[in-house]
Amino acid sequence: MPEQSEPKVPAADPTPAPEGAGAVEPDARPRGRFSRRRALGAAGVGVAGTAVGLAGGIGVARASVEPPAPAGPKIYPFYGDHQAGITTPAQDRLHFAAFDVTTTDRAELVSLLQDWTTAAARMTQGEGAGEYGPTSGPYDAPPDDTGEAIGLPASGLTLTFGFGPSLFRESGRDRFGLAARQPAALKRLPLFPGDNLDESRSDGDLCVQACADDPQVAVHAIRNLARIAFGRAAIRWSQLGFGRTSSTSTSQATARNLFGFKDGTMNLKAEDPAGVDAHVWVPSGADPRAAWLSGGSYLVTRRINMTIETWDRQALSEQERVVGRTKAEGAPLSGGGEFSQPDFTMAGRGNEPIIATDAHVRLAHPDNNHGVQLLRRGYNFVDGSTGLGRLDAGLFFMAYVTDPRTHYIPLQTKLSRTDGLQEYLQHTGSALFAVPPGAKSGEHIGQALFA
Ligand SMILES: C=CC1=C(C)c2cc3[nH]c(cc4nc(cc5[nH]c(cc1n2)c(C)c5CCC(=O)O)C(CCC(=O)O)=C4C)c(C)c3C=C
Ligand SMILES: [Fe+2]
Repeated sequence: MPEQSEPKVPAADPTPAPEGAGAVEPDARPRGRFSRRRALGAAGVGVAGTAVGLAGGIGVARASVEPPAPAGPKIYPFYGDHQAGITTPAQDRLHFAAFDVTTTDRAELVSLLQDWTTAAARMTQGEGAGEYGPTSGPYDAPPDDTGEAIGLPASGLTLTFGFGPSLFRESGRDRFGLAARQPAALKRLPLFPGDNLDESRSDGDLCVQACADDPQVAVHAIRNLARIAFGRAAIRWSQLGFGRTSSTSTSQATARNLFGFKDGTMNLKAEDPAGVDAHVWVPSGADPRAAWLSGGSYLVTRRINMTIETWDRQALSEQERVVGRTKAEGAPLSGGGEFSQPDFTMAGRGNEPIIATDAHVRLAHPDNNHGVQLLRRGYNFVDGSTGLGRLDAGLFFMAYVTDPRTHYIPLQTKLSRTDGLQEYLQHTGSALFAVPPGAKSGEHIGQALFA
């Protein structure tokens, strides 16, 4: 069955009614359970109603643009053949976190994955991270949910988990008895020409991608998973993102990156299952050491700083030349509309190719890369500004691929050497993760790896 991408309307809240305090000691009394869904029973309708109203209000000005996704009660199933958050229509917000595993005990690592699975299954359905919720449970213990999502709907939250190469082997050491099951393709990404990587923004043993239409919901999810991990894993680095730079469904309008260009036009889309099968999922039998990964994928993350101030001083003609598309519509410079195929043979003034030989879309197009396609799922980021008054901003590039050795590494090698866009970019973070298939109810994420 393909990954479930159809959102569903929340079911009636099955949480039992609040328990009475009775004669229990004040410090130990189980307090009334607080359910995010129940809070929404009254408030959720209002939230959704407001969002629709807002979208309608600005509809005239944004006539040709998809209105912002309402942060309504959109819920994606957590369990399934593939993890949610890959072909799921890209939500508007991201909080991505990479973790270092701090325990040396394999059983504790497994228990962490069990606990994360339980909490993720709850939070993606609009429930609190734990069974009591933020304002219930023993009064003398920390709450099992941090509380900042009280009253907020699920907002299309998806949580997608991955394993980095260092989980399997670190400095040659088999940390958790997993080395024999490390996929051959799961190695640290090589250093590409022009990379200026910050180690403290790169790699990691585990990763969690939280995507939602409300930033507070995404941040709440990562915060609670980090809290649950205490003593077993700790955040190594994390990245916030906004304004998805890729559409992953034909139902979505193409968003813009911080260079002001439509980004994601030619992305792989969920409505192309043959393309997704060929380029995203790891087929069974792909790697005899890593049967546990079939139905999963590989996730490449690259924090790419964009020199916004330099870009903003370039003529429109130069900006379009470097990308190979028009800024207004996102159409190839060879003509047609946004979704027209570029004609790389068409000559322009002085018999020069109309789409320059170093234009980004020429170099990245599948026809010029042995048919290779990526499922891009990146986000814009602005992490404040530098001491020189420049924006610390760019694109947090994420791509899901069937094999990084055939799908990302050769393409990035080529782009880093010849892409005209490269002059305006600096890659500052890099990581690769193996993303296991989805869990079935009763299983934990990555269970087959530990079987
Ligand atoms: C290694 C892969 C890629 C990196 C890194 C990358 C960075 C990057 N891209 C843009 C802006 C655009 N990219 C566009 C298309 C496009 N980009 C890649 C790959 C990488 N981009 C591919 C495979 C494609 C599709 C090519 C095609 O099939 O024609 C576009 C055009 C619109 C679109 O199709 O998405 C833009 C614009 C930036 C700003 C950037 C780094 C910050
Ligand atoms: Fe690109």
